[in-house]
Amino acid sequence: MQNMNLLSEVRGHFMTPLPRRLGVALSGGGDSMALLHILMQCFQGQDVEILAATVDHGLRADSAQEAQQVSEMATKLGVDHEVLQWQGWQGDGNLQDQARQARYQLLEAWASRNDIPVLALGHTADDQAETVLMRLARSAGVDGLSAIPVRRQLEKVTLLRPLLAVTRAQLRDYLTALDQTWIEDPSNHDQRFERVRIRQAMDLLEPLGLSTAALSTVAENMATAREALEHYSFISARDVAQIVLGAVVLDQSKLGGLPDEILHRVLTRALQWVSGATYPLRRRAMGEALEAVRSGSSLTLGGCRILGRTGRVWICRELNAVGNEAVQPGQLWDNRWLLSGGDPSGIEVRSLGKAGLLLCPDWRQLGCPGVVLETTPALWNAQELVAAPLAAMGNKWTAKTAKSEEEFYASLLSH
Ligand SMILES: Nc1ncnc2c1ncn2[C@@H]1O[C@H](COP(=O)(O)OP(=O)(O)OP(=O)(O)O)[C@@H](O)[C@H]1O
Repeated sequence: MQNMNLLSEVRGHFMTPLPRRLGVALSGGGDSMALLHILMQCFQGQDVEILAATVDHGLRADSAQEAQQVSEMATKLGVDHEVLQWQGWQGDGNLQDQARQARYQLLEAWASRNDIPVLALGHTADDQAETVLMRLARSAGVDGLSAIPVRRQLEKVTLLRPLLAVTRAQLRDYLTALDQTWIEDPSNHDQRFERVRIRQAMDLLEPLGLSTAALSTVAENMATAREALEHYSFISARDVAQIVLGAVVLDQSKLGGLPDEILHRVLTRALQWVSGATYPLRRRAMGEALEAVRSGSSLTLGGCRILGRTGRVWICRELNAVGNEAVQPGQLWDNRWLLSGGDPSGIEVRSLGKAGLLLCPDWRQLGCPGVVLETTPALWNAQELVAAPLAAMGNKWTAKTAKSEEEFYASLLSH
């Protein structure tokens, strides 16, 4: 790709009006250094201030010195730069994964602190192709194979990857022509990492037609297919699902016409909406969930219960998952319920439970299974039940979920 093409490829990812401030996640490696130079060239003389930040994970002896070096390179180019320190490693769990999550959190917080609406990252076509292969190795579906998205909307910041169609080699050539240097990360050659082994395997795959370009195109095709599936899942969810007393309720008579892939998506988001889990359940667990819903049987998984009842499938919280949760009124219970209205003195919010339900005389009039109501929040003064707003015993108290029904439907679309 000629320099001009490289610039127009990157420039094409920016819509008007241009952001007044643009952040660059600068690791100091060839990809993000090239990204910084290209963006500076693209927006030269325009009202776009470019700022950069580097996360120092503090995991290698020379990481602080390296971050300092990156800072100097940016400052030399006249770019305002900040080093963000990560100190959260506890010594257990998956280091790579935690470091990545922390990196994104630190960069997002930096961007929002500095009123930066768009944060550019230096992922390349090679990253994309490697990700597709790694996902293939995990038997991924459409979502997994759509790999790295060009754009992702976070709460206040848009993540943008304008180099996703550009190869690493093109960027190295570009920097070399400018006589600019970058820092080689030694872990790029560390055989312990799957990505490094996959990168090396690309040399064998390329002659078979499994090229970077072909694998990137697969990701693009899958992203298009994913969008279509999300669209129809959203429409289907509106038709077959509703929120009742904090549970997701599916109309069984309408499920027969839904393809597995669509029902799978609706069910995945329903379980996440009820449990508050960030990540969806694994495919195998979801397979069991799908079977339970189709057959109208019951199942406990992921902190939720799936209950088949005549004509309806209820997806509610599992009592064991909330049995020990106790908060003050005004605080979120189970990360999603807010109770208010009555006198809070001496009151604690806990689950209604089996014993509590027996003290609610009118719950049967609600047409909701007792098992669902047992998992809802109630107001207790020591062992005395004061109110159970979701089980027809309000006593001036009301309960509402922090996330609306609309947010459940919207969760079927990626942003
Ligand atoms: N330490 C860092 N500080 C700032 N930005 C970074 C850092 N590491 C990576 N990045 C940004 O992320 C881009 C991709 O780098 P890399 O592939 O190592 O990241 P990754 O987090 O593993 O990617 P992902 O998890 O999104 O696939 C870099 O080009 C750069 O923009």
